[in-house]
Amino acid sequence: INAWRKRQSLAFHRNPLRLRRRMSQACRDRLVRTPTVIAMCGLPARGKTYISKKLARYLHWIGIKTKVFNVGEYRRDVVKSYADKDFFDPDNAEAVAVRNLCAQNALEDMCNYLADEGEVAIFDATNTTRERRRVIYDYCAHTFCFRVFFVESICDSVDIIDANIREVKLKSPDYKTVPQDEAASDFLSRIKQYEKRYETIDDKTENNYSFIKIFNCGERFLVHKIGGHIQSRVVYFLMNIHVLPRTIYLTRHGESELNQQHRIGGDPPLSRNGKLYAEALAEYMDNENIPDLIVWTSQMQRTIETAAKINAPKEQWKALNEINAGICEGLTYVEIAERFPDEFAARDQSKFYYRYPGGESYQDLVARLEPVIMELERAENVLVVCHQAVARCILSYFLDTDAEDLPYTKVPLHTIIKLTPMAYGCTMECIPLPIEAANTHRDRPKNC
Ligand SMILES: O=c1[nH]cnc2c1c(-c1ccc(Br)cc1)cn2-c1ccccc1
Ligand SMILES: O=P(O)(O)OC[C@H]1O[C@](O)(CO)[C@@H](O)[C@@H]1O
Repeated sequence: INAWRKRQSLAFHRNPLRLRRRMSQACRDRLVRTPTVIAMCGLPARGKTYISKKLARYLHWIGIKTKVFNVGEYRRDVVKSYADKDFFDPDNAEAVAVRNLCAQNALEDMCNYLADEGEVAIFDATNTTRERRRVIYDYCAHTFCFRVFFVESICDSVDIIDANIREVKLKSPDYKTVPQDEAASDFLSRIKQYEKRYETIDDKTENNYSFIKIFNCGERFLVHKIGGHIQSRVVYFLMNIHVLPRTIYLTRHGESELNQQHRIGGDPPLSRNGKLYAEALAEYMDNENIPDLIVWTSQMQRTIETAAKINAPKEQWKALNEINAGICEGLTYVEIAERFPDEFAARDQSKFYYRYPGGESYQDLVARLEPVIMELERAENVLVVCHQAVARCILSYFLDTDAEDLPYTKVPLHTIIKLTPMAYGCTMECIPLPIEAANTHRDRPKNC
């Protein structure tokens, strides 16, 4: 980075006018982690918004400030009521002007976000012409010196496009007062309007760009000139997701003997009630009759014991072990407050970032759980039997919870959480089983 800084300062002094014009204030101030613009490309109903939202949720979860800018939402702000597909006719000069204005507004808001605080911005638009992509590249890379990474989704599977239109497009505000079949045909003709002018990213004439072309929901990829750490994480993530319908079950272990004593940590066995929960859980999962279910546990005996009776293959993950409370392991919260009052107060001040002496923070937990989340994205039907802090982190990935609120999420014992990925997010159903258990939840104190 020092060599880069030296080169920048040399170039700056050698030809201040040229560089000064190019290197906006944002760039000068942010010499370390250059912000990245991820610009989506592709015809309507190719999953651009799906990718944008999912990618933003993943980057936000690993701690990267990310925001999606959807041009369709800007257009709906300007054009209050959507007329019909003619609005997207490339020969409709007035509509073209409105659409370009909306795209420009979104582009400016996006670059201001990155200039102020953001690390990654996702530009969710069709960007289906070479000219449009050049405008984006010149504005973001030359004026703001941000990295630009194009993500094009190419899909000619009628079934998937049809599923996309049914699941998300017909629910869009554009069609809220239109009968479904009329909306579907209007949308299909909207796609045809775009097809007239569609220019796929051309790795000959646009070979200076960094981009990834995704074919048919990730069946095939073409990756070109990855630039930087963020882009390689994005490519890795996109190569691990899928749209196959499946269910993820999440539960804590049954009540343990230390839970009964309100003590944290340790590697205790299940209490009598905890054993009853293990049996009830096995029965519940049998009744769910899930094809090819696999069960993941931590390497602590309370989760292994909880899963033992379930009729499915088991896998143990050290990464699923409970947060390490360091010097506070085995204590009650009352004892911690008595013996380590400063530590206890500090934890409540910033529970996500606070690290126990000799132990971990929630931020450490998210980092050690990233491979579990990546494997969960690849997997199909999984039951994860884990712990209170671990479950909060996993749940926050699916529900896009902020770091501030994550450590206070309620995840009671003896409760099965059923997560079903839907169009742009996932639904959550909580099923408490009727077996007594200690309450291990500590609310955020009033004054924090
Ligand atoms: O390539 C598509 N073409 C049409 N639709 C699509 C996709 C993808 C998609 C794209 C890339 C990757 Br890596 C994974 C999935 C998701 N979807 C989608 C389907 C239904 C509802 C919402 C989104
Ligand atoms: O972050 P919190 O609210 O202290 O919860 C995490 C604690 O929950 C437990 O899993 C059960 O009390 C402990 O082992 C762990 O330290």
